[in-house]
Amino acid sequence: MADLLADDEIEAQLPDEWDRDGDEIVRVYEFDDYLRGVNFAQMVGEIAESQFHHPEITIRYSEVEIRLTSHEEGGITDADTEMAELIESERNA
Ligand SMILES: C[C@H](O)[C@H](O)[C@H]1CNC2=NC(N)=NC(=O)C2=N1
Repeated sequence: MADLLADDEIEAQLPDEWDRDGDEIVRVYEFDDYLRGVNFAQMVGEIAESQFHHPEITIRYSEVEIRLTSHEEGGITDADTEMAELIESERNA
């Protein structure tokens, strides 16, 4: 089990464009085309499976919201911030 991050650690490790919302970290990605958002969600799902760490993914008409928390630990851990970094890397690839 990973350790819960302290507030200052979360702030330090949170990638740009991501926000903290209680026990979750969140980012909304905007898309011009619905199916591009769907494809992005698929890519996030593949990363989640590779990391065995699964976000909440909400697909809307022109945006996709990603929410991450560590359910077993009951808050935000390195697994969440590392997953956010991986998503950012893939998004910007
Ligand atoms: C049994 C438990 O669901 C698994 O160990 C994994 C699966 N994916 C997970 N994803 C997230 N976000 N948090 C978890 O605690 C978690 N646990």
